[in-house]
Amino acid sequence: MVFYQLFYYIFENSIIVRKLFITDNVYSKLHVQQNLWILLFTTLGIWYIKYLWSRRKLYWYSMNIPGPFGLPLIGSAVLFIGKESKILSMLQSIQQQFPGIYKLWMGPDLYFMVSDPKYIEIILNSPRAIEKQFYIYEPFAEILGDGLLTTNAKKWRHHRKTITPSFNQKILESFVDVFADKSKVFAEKISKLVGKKDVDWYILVSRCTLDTICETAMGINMNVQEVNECSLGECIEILMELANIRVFNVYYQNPLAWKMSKMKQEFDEKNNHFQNVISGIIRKKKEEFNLNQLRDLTYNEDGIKKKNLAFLDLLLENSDLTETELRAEIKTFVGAGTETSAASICAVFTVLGMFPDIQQKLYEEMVDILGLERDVTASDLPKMKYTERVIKETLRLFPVAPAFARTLTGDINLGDKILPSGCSVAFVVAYIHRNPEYWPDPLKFDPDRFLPEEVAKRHPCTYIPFSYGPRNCIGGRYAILNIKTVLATVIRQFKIFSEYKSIEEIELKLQMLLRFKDGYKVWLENR
Ligand code: HEM
Repeated sequence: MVFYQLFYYIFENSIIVRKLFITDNVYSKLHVQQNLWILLFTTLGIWYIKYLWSRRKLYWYSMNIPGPFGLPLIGSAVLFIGKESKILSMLQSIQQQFPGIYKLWMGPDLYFMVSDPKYIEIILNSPRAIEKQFYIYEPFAEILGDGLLTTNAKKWRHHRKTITPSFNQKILESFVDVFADKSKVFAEKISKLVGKKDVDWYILVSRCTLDTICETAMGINMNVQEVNECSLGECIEILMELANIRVFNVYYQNPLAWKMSKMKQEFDEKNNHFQNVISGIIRKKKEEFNLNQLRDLTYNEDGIKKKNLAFLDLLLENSDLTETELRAEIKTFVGAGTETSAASICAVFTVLGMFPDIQQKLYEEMVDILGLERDVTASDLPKMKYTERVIKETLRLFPVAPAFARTLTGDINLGDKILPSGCSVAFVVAYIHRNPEYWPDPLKFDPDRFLPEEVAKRHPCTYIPFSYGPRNCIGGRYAILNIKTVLATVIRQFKIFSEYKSIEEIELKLQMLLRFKDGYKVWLENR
């Protein structure tokens, strides 16, 4: 209100000057110019004061929370410019200076970087911390659509409620046959690579996880492990890589620079292909569903299930999602499930290769449960206790989703401080999982940290590979079952080796997914 009154006052003044201009030409011309400048600066000044005032809570509440040096306007972004490849180590060293929580101004955006588990629990359980951080997730939203991972809080609540029943234990167990079939194809593929050291494990494993997720999400056997040219797999890899560039490269964060780059063309091309593949499958499934063929296929005349239902079938049957919403959710499962599971499996292979005694123990557990030949079934998986501890310890040291962020839609009271509405809160999982305060000798690979009695001693938020609270990973249990099945199939046929000798040696690259900077350095021998 004040702003408009002032603006009106200045405008009125300039009319007076215009009147002067009619009476005394030269004198008035000067005055008109002067007044226009005053008008401009006053307007800008008022706009700026109004802007600062609207953000007063951000400044006020952040005053008591420490943080690194920042320049006016760009804030602490100056610390990261040109050091994109060292973001993780930079964040770790800042976190060591300011344990628990610190603030980071990135241009006009205020971030709180949180590592204290008691704060993490309060924040991630809060309904005010459901909204995602726009700048980080936007490039991924362009690929995955408005699905669970990227959508706004309002839509998310409805979708999560609708989709959660499709991830119940019974349904996940019904997928184990698919996990086992795809793992056998994978084992067959890698049997030709015994002894070879220059293998791109990530590509091979991600083809296996893509095959698995396509069949469990859409009920389609894409057979991507068998075809030499996997356009869908390549497409997803390139899209994720380009999205990472947009998030982490300061230059391409500028939408104009991105739009003018060649990468944008490639992005659009691959994105169209991804959309078309998924749309085609959904349309076909929907037609089948409308013709009631799906029920005929999946149930016999007594109504007994003949074939496992995929997530898409379940959503078609039980949800009110539109075709666009279904497409977004299926793309989200494929996008969020393929590379995360693949990177985790590659990391487990590496640690098994590095620690032969741990590999031997895991192998013995598998042979005890399954013998040497038998296929894995759903009832075998809960018995794999040691294997589960190995997977958990791997995800502690190599959390494939190494950081995530939320934007607060209301103030959150942490007890001794308040985080104001409008700020962003980020969690650098890779650091939290290596904090010596909660993880003694943090770089020691020790699966027994996950024995039930050890877990009971720790705060639950010292370990958050799948995030925490209502907006955690919906596919966490799916991922663990899948990884166990792959391990059961591979480890009984092959011995795994790695050139890495210690965890310290493994340099990490922080992107949306955590990568090993120099690859996995794994090779196999027959048992
Ligand atoms: C080891 C494998 C996996 C890891 C470490 C992992 C980790 C995570 C993390 C940390 C989040 C939260 C991200 C955020 O808040 O921004 C997340 C969200 C999500 N994940 Fe996973 N994930 C894995 C596998 C999967 C799989 C296999 C699926 C699908 C079958 C999946 C589907 C999703 C979805 C849909 C979300 C968004 C959930 C929501 O916002 O409600 N994830 N995941």
